[in-house]
Amino acid sequence: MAIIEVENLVKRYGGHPAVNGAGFAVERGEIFGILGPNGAGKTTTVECVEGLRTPDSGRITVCGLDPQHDGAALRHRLGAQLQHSELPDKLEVGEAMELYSSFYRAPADWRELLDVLGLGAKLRTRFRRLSGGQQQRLSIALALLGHPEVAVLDELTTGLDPQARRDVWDLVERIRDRGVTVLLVTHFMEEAERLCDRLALFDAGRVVAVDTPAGLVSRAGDRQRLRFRPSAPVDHALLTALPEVASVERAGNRIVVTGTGDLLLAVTTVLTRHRISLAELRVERTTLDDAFITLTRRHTQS
Ligand SMILES: Nc1ncnc2c1ncn2[C@@H]1O[C@H](COP(=O)(O)OP(=O)(O)OP(=O)(O)O)[C@@H](O)[C@H]1O
Repeated sequence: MAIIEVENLVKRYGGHPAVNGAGFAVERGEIFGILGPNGAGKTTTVECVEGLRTPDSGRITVCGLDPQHDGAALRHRLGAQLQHSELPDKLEVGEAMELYSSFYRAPADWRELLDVLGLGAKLRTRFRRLSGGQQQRLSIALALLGHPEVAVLDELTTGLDPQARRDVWDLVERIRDRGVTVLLVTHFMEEAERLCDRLALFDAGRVVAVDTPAGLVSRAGDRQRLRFRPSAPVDHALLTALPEVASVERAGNRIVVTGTGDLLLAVTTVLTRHRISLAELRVERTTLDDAFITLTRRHTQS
């Protein structure tokens, strides 16, 4: 059975629907991503899942509980990452862990948690003196204090440098390996691709696709793009006649060919036959970035 179920969720602000019929189901033990353009309704949806907002209609269950009516019970099963602004600058790391531990009946051993998160040496450091990555790790530690079954992480690595971002990703994988289901709101394609088992792609308050990162890429059409500098002028008709080729364009002294199937073999074979070689050849495949744009645009147009 799914650990989080969202069906037909609608949430309006002043008559305007921020979420307009969204639905998805998260299986126990997954890292499930919520991805979508700005204003697509991602944060509003997870705030409804956390019980922080009241939906106008629809049905949500988390660990079999209704976040609206079973809020007290849910607080012991779900851990939400705090936003930076919620922690006072002068609070020391140890004090923050002590304070938040007092909210739970049977909190985790916070010293051990800090060690695991690489913050063991920062007990007496004030929040504002921590680096961005350390602040982020502290907010994750606070989310895990109550031994949650589900951790909700929103904008996990915004503002972090590439190394700190990778460290936080490793951490999220370790959390999942301890059996915690992770619901992750993200803007970063690389993060979604690297971390998420499955993703719900949001657009304009709805879910336009739920799939693995690779599944989303293939739904968008597994296009390839070849870019090369030919050794002699190329008659475009030679290439457009190939069934693998969808389009041929010139970009300065280069040619850009898009298509499907065994595009590279088809193009090199026909050009070699005409004694044309390909220099500075680059092969690009559809990325999650492309899929994001194609799938959200397709939805907007339909
Ligand atoms: N408290 C609020 N009052 C009024 N409108 C709001 C409120 N919170 C969000 N909205 C609006 O609802 C829509 C969805 O916002 P939401 O923050 O859920 O989207 P998001 O997908 O998380 O966006 P982002 O990626 O920019 O964080 C937006 O148009 C936003 O302006």
